[in-house]
Amino acid sequence: MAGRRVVVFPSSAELGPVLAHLVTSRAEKAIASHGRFTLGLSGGSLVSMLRKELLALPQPDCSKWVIGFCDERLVSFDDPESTFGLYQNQLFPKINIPESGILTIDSSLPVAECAEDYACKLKQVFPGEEFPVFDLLLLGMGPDGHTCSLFPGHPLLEETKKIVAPISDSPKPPPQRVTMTFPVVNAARCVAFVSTGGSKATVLKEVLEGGKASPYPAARVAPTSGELFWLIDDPAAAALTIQVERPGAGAKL
Ligand SMILES: O=C1O[C@H](COP(=O)(O)O)[C@@H](O)[C@H](O)[C@H]1O
Repeated sequence: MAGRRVVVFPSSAELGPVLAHLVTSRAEKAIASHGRFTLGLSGGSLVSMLRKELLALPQPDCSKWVIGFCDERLVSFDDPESTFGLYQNQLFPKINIPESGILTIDSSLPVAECAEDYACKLKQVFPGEEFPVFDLLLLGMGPDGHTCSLFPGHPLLEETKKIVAPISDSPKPPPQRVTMTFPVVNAARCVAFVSTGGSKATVLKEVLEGGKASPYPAARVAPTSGELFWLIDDPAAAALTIQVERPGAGAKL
């Protein structure tokens, strides 16, 4: 791992623009180095933050972006729980991401087949790679320490072969989902967690200060050779005692 950076902002108003710059700067770097930018998105609170911040920027050229989902809920795209549905309604058409560059699940399939089908789609986009290497994965963390749809104590945490796994007993609704596995998350060139709000403070302390013994899935994210950022706000950081970065206005990562 290139080293973990824990970066704290007074609120999401200061965090958001730095996140947007991280996305566009990693996009430019990836396109210059290998001709495309592969981005994995999470759902939850990240969706509205990305929409607000990316739409506030001068329009980025997204013609070489390829978007996947770190996890997705097995519901139809018009269901408010669908992560793709939310991004499609709020963001994608507004930044001209080509439809062919958005890798969606087939929500009509049973969950195990849906995961296999999604894994095949990823393999086609990352041919010859045992585990897809995304340029950037944006992750969230629930108040129980889950990330993607990898929940505390679940057998999926031990998955070492599959790149996408089905889950049909998610403790957070909806119960049926598909998720990237840790080997994919930890193969990425850059991973950025975005975690805001006081409801995350206790678990965030355990995740960031609990060491290797931490039972929380988010604590297992440690890219093999990629960068790892934790972008958090003051309420989420309230219980931390580790040294953190507190960038000034206009900071870039
Ligand atoms: O269910 C999910 O939750 C996590 C965390 O969401 P947040 O709203 O607490 O930020 C999210 O990262 C994941 O994609 C989603 O499916």
